[in-house]
Amino acid sequence: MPATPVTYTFLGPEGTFTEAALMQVPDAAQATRIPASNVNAALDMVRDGFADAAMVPIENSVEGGVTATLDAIAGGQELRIIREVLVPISFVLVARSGVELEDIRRISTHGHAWAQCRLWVEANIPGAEYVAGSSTAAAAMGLLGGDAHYDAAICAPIVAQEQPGLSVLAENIGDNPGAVTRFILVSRPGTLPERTGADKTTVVVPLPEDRPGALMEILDQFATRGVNLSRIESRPTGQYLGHYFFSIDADGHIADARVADALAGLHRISPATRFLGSYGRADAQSSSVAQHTSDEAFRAAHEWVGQILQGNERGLTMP
Ligand SMILES: O=C(O)C(=O)Cc1ccccc1
Repeated sequence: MPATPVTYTFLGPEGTFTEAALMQVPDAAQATRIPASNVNAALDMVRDGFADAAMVPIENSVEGGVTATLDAIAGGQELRIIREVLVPISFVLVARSGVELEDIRRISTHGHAWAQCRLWVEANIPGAEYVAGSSTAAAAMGLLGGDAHYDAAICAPIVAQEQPGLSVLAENIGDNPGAVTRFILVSRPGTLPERTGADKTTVVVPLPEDRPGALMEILDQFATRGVNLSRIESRPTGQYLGHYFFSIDADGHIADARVADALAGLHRISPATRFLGSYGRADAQSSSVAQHTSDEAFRAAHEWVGQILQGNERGLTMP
């Protein structure tokens, strides 16, 4: 990615939570921003060179991983995560002006928004049917088209504020008031973001087949090097039943010796392991590092082995 990206794309249209995440990126307000209709379209714009970076949702504190994103970055032309952004989420229920709560039978929104408002809907609009939407804002804007096959949408408060044709029927309808969604900024492979000391590394590890204990071996690469994991999810590769990959977030940067060593171990176990990036943590919280897994401990250990091998070359070993 160029030092100053000129074009960003994001899961649109305007008014999505993903756009709110993009606006947290310092230069986004001045840059060209192109809404994409789904996560795959956004990532393909980056792969094909039509955008320098894409903002997409990856994980929610209530609903877990955004599978569309996990799957899209695990395969295809390689991409790199260069930044993460956290956005606190609050939902409103909107309808065309004049529509009342008791008129509502069908509600559209993004799948993750629906999952986070399910209890509120059950309690307040029992029996309401869900109509899948590509995003919260797309669902809300669809109400204004006239031919919507649903009566209301769940979206961010900003959408209703900017659309006079929509009225808010209920606010703060999320079942978990503290819900936070994590978004990632994805670019083509290039220079890695610098180590900050509070970093995260994301990898995709296909599970080797017919190898008892393979998952244990994968986890062991991190455990023995004192690398903490903050997310691990299994996803089917889609090739055939029972074939899975693991999507993993680990604390630290590939420039940290313990992380580099763990990744090298993963590559030995599963050579198709994909490195998806090392980038600064949004909360800037660094994790503690035990002395024996510090960069200095790795350097000293390599030097020790090196000295033994050098001595051997000079014929200094015992017969
Ligand atoms: O649809 C949106 O507005 C998005 O940005 C995706 C999403 C949906 C629900 C919670 C967080 C992100």
